[in-house]
Amino acid sequence: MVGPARFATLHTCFDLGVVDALRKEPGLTAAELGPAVGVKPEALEQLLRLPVKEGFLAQDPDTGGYALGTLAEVPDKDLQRVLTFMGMVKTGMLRQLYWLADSVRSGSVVGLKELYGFDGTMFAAAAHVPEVRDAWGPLAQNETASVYPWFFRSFDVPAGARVLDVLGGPGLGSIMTAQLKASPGLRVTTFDQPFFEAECRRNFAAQGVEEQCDFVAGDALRSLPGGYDVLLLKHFVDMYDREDVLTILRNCRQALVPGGTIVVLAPVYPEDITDPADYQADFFPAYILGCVMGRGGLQPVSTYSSWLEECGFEVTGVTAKDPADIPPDAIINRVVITARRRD
Ligand SMILES: C[S@@+](CC[C@H](N)C(=O)[O-])C[C@H]1O[C@@H](n2cnc3c(N)ncnc32)[C@H](O)[C@@H]1O
Repeated sequence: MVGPARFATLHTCFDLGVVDALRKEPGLTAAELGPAVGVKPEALEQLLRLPVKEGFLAQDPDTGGYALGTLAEVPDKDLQRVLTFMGMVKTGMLRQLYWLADSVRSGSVVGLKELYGFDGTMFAAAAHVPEVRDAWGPLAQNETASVYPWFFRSFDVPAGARVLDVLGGPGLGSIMTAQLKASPGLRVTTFDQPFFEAECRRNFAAQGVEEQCDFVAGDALRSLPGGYDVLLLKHFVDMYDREDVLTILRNCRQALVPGGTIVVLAPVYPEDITDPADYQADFFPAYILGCVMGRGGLQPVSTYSSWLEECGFEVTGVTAKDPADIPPDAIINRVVITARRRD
């Protein structure tokens, strides 16, 4: 019950500039800090009860002055990462979730319609609505920076292979494949909707990989181009319901040469959903149904594996991130599943 109230209070302390002000000048009382951040001292005292209770801030019992508590120990890059996530939660989740029941009923993101008049997914909204793009873009960049290096270490691409990045958006997956898996004759294709083509080709040229990379437009639910050795499916199998995932996986099988490899990067539920240390069920149902897609959702590895088997693949590996490389604030738990096309 107290989650949203705690979130709003703590985020507001950052929003108002209280944390920055105390970092610059520790020991300020509410009477001094209030005018510095443009807030009535009495209201500020109320807001600061929670961060003092939690130890994020410390209050001197004699002077009443405030200083950073445990927040002083958080490295700036960790704090910025957490604040980026909190910014997305504030802008991209809290208000949309008012319509969660309507979104679940209708299978569409009703919050995006109500707030922005936008009929579509959050990914499409990010291309058209600046507020959505500004909230989600930096988060996506942070996530990509932390995930892609690990992802690309998790599988091999044979020399001279043909690689298809399925639903590859503006081309980053193809660019990184060309750069990190370089070999003579390697060719990488981004497959996505036609409106990504111009941006994608611009990105290839800017990174100097336009010779190795190409773009093909289409609808993955209908068919994919064929003749590939490796297919990358990054961050989207959780965006579809079962039947659509199976359709895409069958299309993927057709797109691969016999013995070819499919590499799936996805967040997953733990096999034991009651695991108290895992937060996927706390976050993703509301996020995906109410804020991003209005449909779809995560599955455990065992379900993705059985779907792959059902669609003509043999699962060859499942890689999880080393726990030592996962920051304590991380919610999302991803795996890489590799599978071979059975002939
Ligand atoms: C979640 S993003 C994919 C993320 C991307 N693979 C990555 O690693 O960052 C969804 C992408 O899927 C594309 N998309 C959604 N449905 C599609 C379909 N039926 N056919 C082709 N592309 C589709 C969207 O245009 C968007 O670029």
